[in-house]
Amino acid sequence: MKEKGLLIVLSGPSGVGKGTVRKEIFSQPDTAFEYSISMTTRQPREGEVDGVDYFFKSRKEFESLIQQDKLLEYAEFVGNYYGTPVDYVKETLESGKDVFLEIEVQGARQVREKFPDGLFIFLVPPSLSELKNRIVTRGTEPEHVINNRMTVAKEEIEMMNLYDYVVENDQVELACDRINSIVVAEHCRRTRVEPRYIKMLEAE
Ligand SMILES: Nc1nc2c(ncn2[C@@H]2O[C@H](COP(=O)(O)OP(=O)(O)O)[C@@H](O)[C@H]2O)c(=O)[nH]1
Ligand SMILES: Nc1ncnc2c1ncn2[C@@H]1O[C@H](COP(=O)(O)OP(=O)(O)O)[C@@H](O)[C@H]1O
Repeated sequence: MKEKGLLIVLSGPSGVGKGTVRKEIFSQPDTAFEYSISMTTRQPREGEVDGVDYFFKSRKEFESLIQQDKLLEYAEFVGNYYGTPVDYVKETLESGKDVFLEIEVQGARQVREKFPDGLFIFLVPPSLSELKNRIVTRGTEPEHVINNRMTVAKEEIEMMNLYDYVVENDQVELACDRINSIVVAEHCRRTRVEPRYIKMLEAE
């Protein structure tokens, strides 16, 4: 019987670099896990594409998905809903592939209840001032939203002990290497063969 995939959850305060690190990991040819695209009621930022960055929904549509039990978890974060489509995650894990979620802490807690075997990683900034600097430099949010996100960030960082691993994002490449190493180690710990190795065997 095929082994189920590993559910990998990455959280961290707004502006720490989750999206940057995730995009870098998924641009590496060796990456064998699948990214679960979230649903959100937030307005798309410039350059964001529906179905690529998020599935952008109205509040009414999102609430209907909640009613229909279509979300593995969901949370309200600084005035908008965010949630993970349940079918995609379950089907992909069943097919033996690892799934990568990038979600905030309230959602991660719900996932932990449903998937206690998941791998939970928390990304931290080198300092709070550097966090603020990154979110300001990104330039995607007005000042009052940045201030709200900074308040939430402090609360989120206090939750990092609920995670299996805390990874510092000082440099993007180093943070990616750390995350990849943790995933490989987790596969070895569970005495599961790394997806990279299976791919190689299948290719021969
Ligand atoms: N609970 C939950 N949080 C999510 C989901 N998708 C994204 N988030 C989190 O929602 C927060 C806000 O996301 P976003 O508005 O894109 O801002 P950014 O992470 O600062 O770029 C971040 O912490 C995301 O990781 C999801 O499906 N569920
Ligand atoms: N290691 C890093 N060093 C310096 N800047 C970074 C680093 N990682 C990300 N950034 C920058 O910080 C800002 C926030 O990153 P982003 O990936 O959008 O964060 P998040 O998804 O956690 O909100 C972006 O402008 C990004 O280019």
